[in-house]
Amino acid sequence: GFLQVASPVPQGPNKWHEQFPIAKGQRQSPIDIVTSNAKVDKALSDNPLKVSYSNNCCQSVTNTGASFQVVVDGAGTEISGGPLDSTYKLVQFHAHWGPLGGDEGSEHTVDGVTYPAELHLVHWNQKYKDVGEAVDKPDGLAVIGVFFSRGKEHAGFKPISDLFAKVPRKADKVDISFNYDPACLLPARRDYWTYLGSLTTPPLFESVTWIVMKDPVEVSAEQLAALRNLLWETPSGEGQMCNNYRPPQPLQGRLVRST
Ligand SMILES: NS(=O)(=O)NCC1=CS(=O)(=O)c2ccccc21
Ligand SMILES: [Zn+2]
Repeated sequence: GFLQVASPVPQGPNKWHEQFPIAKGQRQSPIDIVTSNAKVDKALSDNPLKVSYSNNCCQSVTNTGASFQVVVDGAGTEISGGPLDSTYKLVQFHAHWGPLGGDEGSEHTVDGVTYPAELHLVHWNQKYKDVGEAVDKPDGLAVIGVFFSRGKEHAGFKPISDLFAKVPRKADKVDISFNYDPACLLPARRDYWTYLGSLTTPPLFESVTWIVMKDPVEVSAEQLAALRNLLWETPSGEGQMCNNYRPPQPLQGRLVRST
């Protein structure tokens, strides 16, 4: 048979369907949120999204080779209400971003507008025994997306963005020794759009109830630049991690609800 040369560099989003056919599925993420088509659903405000994070839940920051990831011990770190029919526990948060100084980088877009980065707070449904069981179930995950805009420094993000220089290579990991409450990364105004979608990275499971906050949070140009202290494999060897975002996917007739 032909020599199968394993490609050391992961293939980009437009090749994922070859190994993950669900990439062309009916509830893929991210999407472009067309605000005029979003439907205000009173039920979302009647049962407000409840975010109760503890401030000692963050254990470590690691370089996954595709993003930074803050690993969380979900004890006492739960969300419920809004579009969710049960309690979900925070397991990790990470982000996606673009090129240095650019304005693309978010995964979701709003009326075609991109942001320089997007934070994802990943939670799993407590009806399952662990995140591994939840990850491929239609109601398995809930991910809160927060847009980052370029502006003044985000004091709450600084303790995390200062750690990126300590985890330059894949599998590098540093412990978080200080108390940290991830809720500080949420915008003050808690309005959001919500729709049924998927993981935006392989294996692209269609298991995510997306909760995309309407308001961005401001981070400084230096904090966005700190994301590039993370390195990854590129076709020409090791380079700055950037453009680790999947572009918007077909809506396939899905409804986007709004608070
Ligand atoms: N951008 S995203 O948030 O859609 N991706 C998340 C993700 C990618 S994953 O397959 O590592 C995984 C395992 C368990 C829970 C979440 C994930
Ligand atoms: Zn993500």
